[in-house]
Amino acid sequence: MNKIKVVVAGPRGKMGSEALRMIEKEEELELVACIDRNYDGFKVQDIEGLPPFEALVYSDINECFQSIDADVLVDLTTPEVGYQHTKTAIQYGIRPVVGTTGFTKEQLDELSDLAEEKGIGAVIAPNFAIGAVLMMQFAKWAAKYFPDVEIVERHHDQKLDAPSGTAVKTAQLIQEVRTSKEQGHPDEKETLTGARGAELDGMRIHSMRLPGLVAHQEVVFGSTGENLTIKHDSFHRSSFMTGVKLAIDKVVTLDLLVYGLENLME
Ligand SMILES: NC(=O)C1=CN([C@@H]2O[C@H](COP(=O)(O)OP(=O)(O)OC[C@H]3O[C@@H](n4cnc5c(N)ncnc54)[C@H](O)[C@@H]3O)[C@@H](O)[C@H]2O)C=CC1
Ligand SMILES: O=C(O)C1=N[C@H](C(=O)O)C[C@H](O)C1
Repeated sequence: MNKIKVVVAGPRGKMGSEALRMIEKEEELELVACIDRNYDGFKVQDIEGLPPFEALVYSDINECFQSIDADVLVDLTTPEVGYQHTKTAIQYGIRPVVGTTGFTKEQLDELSDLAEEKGIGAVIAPNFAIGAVLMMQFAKWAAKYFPDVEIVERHHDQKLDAPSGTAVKTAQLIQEVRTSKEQGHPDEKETLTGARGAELDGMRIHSMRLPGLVAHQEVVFGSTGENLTIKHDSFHRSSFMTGVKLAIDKVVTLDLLVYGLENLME
């Protein structure tokens, strides 16, 4: 069996370390290297708390891709670093699977164009939890009948980007089926800036950051005499690993960039 050779960027992070534990259990995957700001030249097994892989750690992504033979880069870092890594991977013909959130629309468009130009598969998924993907799809369906909607996302207080990638993706999916409209009273005024949350095409997005949380979202629809709430909770980062594995399996068969795990689920 030919194993899929994987590089993980961000191995010491909350998601990256979970991805290493997933790869350790999957027979069809082989960890060939990691990319980390520190520990250049170390073996993964020499970093405290990480699984016993012999694969080397590189601080320089170019050096990594020039030194090893890899099929897939799994990026779980920070918005700016993740964007640069994704671009570099496509240029080297290594297929990126990107969980990192916070990319702008312009960055996504640029990466998509680059993948198409090079004929390289790529997956960028703001949420790898199957339940979260279903929540977004259910919300898209509901929005056909309930155009008034607000999104409330709650995350741990170490998160860098707000709103979450999932909340933005949910709003974009709803936007595909909902006639654009401003919500709330036409004359409403915020007496405290930000009280009504962020705004995307008239939809409001509210972001909470608290210790103890992992990743949670409610999509709340309002209509005459009724409300519908679609809710998803990730209580542990293992919830994202089924999706990361699915994306790795699928990306090696793709020749363009796919944005959103729903496009890979039958
Ligand atoms: N798509 C999904 O299902 C999920 C996506 N995420 C996203 O994944 C990303 C990572 O999240 P967490 O693991 O919670 O964050 P974290 O802060 O625990 O980990 C980020 C890691 O990136 C590393 N890093 C920063 N700059 C680097 C560089 N230049 N080279 C290599 N590594 C570098 C840091 O050292 C850190 O270990 C975030 O953007 C988050 O929003 C998080 C959970 C689920
Ligand atoms: O930072 C996180 O933790 C998460 N980020 C992703 C997002 O921004 O949507 C996915 C999930 O919500 C966890």
